[in-house]
Amino acid sequence: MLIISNQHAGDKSGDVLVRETVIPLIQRLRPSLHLDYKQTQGPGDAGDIARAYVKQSTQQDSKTILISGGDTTIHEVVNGLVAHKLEGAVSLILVPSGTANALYHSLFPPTTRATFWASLPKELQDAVSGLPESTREKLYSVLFYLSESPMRRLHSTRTTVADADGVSTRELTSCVVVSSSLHASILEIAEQLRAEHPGIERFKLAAAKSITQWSQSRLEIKYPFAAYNPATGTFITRDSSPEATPNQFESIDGPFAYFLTTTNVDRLEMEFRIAPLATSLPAGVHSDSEAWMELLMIRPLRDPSILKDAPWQEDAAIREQFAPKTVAVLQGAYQNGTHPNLSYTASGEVSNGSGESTVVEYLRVKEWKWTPDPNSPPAHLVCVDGEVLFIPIGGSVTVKLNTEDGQLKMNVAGGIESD
Ligand SMILES: Nc1ncnc2c1ncn2[C@@H]1O[C@H](COP(=O)(O)OP(=O)(O)OP(=O)(O)O)[C@@H](O)[C@H]1O
Repeated sequence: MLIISNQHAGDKSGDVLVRETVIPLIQRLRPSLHLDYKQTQGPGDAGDIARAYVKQSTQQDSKTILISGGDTTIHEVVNGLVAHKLEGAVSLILVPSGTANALYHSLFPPTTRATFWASLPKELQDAVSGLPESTREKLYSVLFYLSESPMRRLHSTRTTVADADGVSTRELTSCVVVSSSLHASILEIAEQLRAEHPGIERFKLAAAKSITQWSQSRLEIKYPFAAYNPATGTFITRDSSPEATPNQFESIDGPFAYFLTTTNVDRLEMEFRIAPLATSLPAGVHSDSEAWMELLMIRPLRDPSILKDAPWQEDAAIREQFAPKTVAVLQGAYQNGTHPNLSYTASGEVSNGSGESTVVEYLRVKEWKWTPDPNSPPAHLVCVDGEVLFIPIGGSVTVKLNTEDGQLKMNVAGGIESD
């Protein structure tokens, strides 16, 4: 087993946890297993370490990589392997040493932890029962692996950034989130706050700085996709365009106050459950053909109190007036994901009732394209699993769910259904 430890992730306590707790635990319970422990030396190193390990493994070797870090460290490992077509039959074990740890907390959400603990063999419970609760809750993926529970297939997406001539400038695989607009701005600003604020509070500080930014962009979503209807509590599939001439894509106009898609996760932090339907109304995550990206967007011009031709670019007061409605959605995510049901009253108040139009549009999609307006700087930011990219002026970004032959063929130790 390869152990990759990012000593720089989160509050920087992960490496001690790995050396003093994780390695002794695995050695005690699997004495014959060879452990190859490596610390990352800088950004991107996790991918190089993983690549060297898989390259020197034989086809018969079981390739297991324990990652101690956050989502960017996982992202680096996945992309380091994909870039050299080495990702086949690799299993990942996660130790959540990062700040947000979206994938880990989605695999082991707080509501399922008691059930998971109860399902563990007594030998494993005894092995960690002397540890503090705060340490034990970082060991669930390790315990999942040691209990030989069936691993979960990791779904993935392919992000391609293209310039004004349509030429690809960057390609990345992602397993957690691809976003633009507010979420990408938050990630960009939060990175600048890392030294001063090592914990998740830096995401809230960053949100306060960018909440009034809107992104002007054209979004195209490939058919078929599905849209959530809170009145019926179901997703309604749209197979083709309503126009007489069938289009492959539905075109959706901005501006956008929020735009994000997720894969494999229902939350981006332990308590920030932004895509709750991924687990409360699952599409069948265990079947490759049923994999979808969850797409959430807020388009402020759906608010009946904002005129369709409002001069929002010049008039900051319009965006400031709308900001509390975006905040209401983010608060809903912190309340176990109540926001998909928020809607506008006729006068534009946000309510929990069944108003005409929802504040968030919640879709399930397989492919989308985002073409920023050249005059909208925030629309040019794209966050791919925490890495922030810039779309060249006149360019676009396309994100496709990998299916069939394009599948990652990587597994992860975890996956308990949420409520
Ligand atoms: N030795 C190192 N020195 C400095 N930076 C490093 C080192 N090793 C890895 N990194 C970088 O640390 C950054 C943070 O890692 P990671 O994203 O895993 O943690 P995080 O940001 O705290 O958590 P999360 O992504 O879950 O919010 C990554 O950009 C990674 O490239």
